[in-house]
Amino acid sequence: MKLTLEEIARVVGAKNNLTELSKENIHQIEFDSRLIQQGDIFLPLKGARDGHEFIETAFQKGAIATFSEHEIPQAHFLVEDNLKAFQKLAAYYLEKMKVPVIAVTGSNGKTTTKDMIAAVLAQKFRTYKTQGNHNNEIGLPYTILHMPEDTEKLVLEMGMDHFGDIHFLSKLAQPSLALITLIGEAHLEFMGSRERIAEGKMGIIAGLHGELIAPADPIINPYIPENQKITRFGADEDIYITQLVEHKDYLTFNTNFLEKTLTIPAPGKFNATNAMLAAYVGTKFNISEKEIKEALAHVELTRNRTEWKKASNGADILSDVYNANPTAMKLILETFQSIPKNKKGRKLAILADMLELGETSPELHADIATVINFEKLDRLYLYGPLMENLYKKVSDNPAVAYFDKLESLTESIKSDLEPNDQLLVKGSNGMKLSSIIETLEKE
Ligand SMILES: N#Cc1c(NC(=O)c2cc(S(=O)(=O)N3CCOCC3)c(Cl)cc2Cl)sc2c1CCN(Cc1ccc(O)cc1)C2
Repeated sequence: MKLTLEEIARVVGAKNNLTELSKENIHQIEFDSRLIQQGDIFLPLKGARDGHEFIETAFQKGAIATFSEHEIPQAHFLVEDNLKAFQKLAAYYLEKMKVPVIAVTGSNGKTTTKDMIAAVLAQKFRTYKTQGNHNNEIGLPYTILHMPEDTEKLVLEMGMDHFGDIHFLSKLAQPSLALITLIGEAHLEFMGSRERIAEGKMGIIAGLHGELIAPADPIINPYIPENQKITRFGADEDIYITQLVEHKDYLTFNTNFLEKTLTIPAPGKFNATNAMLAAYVGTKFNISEKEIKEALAHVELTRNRTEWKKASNGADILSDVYNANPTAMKLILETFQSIPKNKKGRKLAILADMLELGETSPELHADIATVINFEKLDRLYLYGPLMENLYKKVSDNPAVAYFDKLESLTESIKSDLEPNDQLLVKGSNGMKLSSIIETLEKE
């Protein structure tokens, strides 16, 4: 990436006197030490463990410097707060590279809409987009700092874990165009009320330099500034869908702003709306109807997003198949436990092995015990040889069961899950948990 050690030290205000700093460009900045390559900078973050514990490992893997909040023998940028320094560097880099940002937020569909917008823009521009669920205060700056040097358009997804997150991310990214896909159901976002969710998502205008594209939903109206350029979507609004025809695994639709019929390789009216938004963004960047149609017809959709799904018996399933690392597992478990239960419903969680965590893996699995709250969680299903380390710490609780086979786990959850329950499913892709979700979703 186009950043030198000397430049980084200056931008983040490193407090130590870094004498001989090379003016060579660094390779990348990583917070997961497993990803460190020769020439990288390590960013220790306070996740499930304090990242400072892994500085030595990072240098063994080729890191040439690290951020650090205290003096250490290795080459380091001494700063008050590693994450704040990282975020400041990302904002600087975005400004330096002068890459226009399209920002997307919303309760559902933001990942699909981000993917579709990127596919449309890629017809004309070198486009980079948020990978996986890197949409928060760590993931968004990570995305900015990982964009290829020749990027011409950057499509950033903005997630809201807590009220105010979107405002912060928008100030950091300074988008030239912003979209809100929809304002969801309060209880599944645990934001108190739909008004609160709307106010939080409207934080996206904090750093916005151009147009906002938002749903017709009047709940956002109190948060629209007088002079804000805004396009509303929905029936009889500024932009809308006409002639939607759903087929088994694709659909066609028209819009009030394009002549051609569009096709996307996925059913669901919500996907048509997401595609319409992407088509509209395409017209804002003078991409032809033909190119928009072509891009949407072959868009690759990110499967298995971290979103709520429904079991065939009506239970809510939160499947988070991203980032199988100790921090992500702790974060999603804390979030899941803090969401109010459905009326007359219970909270169940399936936690499976996190793979490739190195020699500290047994302790990292046992560590998850620190965030399990059996006053909130009614059932805990542990699956995989590494999760046996956690099982040994919590097995005296009758709510816990351990499984070493996917089949017996699937049978057990299938017979236990009740219509008003909420189920969390988290673990490495290699544990094939998606097969459990498919089983539960099947009629
Ligand atoms: N704690 C912790 C660890 C990791 N945490 C993270 O990568 C991490 C992930 C997340 S996240 O939740 O996955 N995420 C990041 C991107 O945006 C969306 C949210 C966050 Cl928010 C913060 C951190 Cl610090 S990665 C990792 C550990 C601890 C063990 N590490 C491997 C290792 C094992 C043994 C060694 O000797 C050295 C390294 C890998």
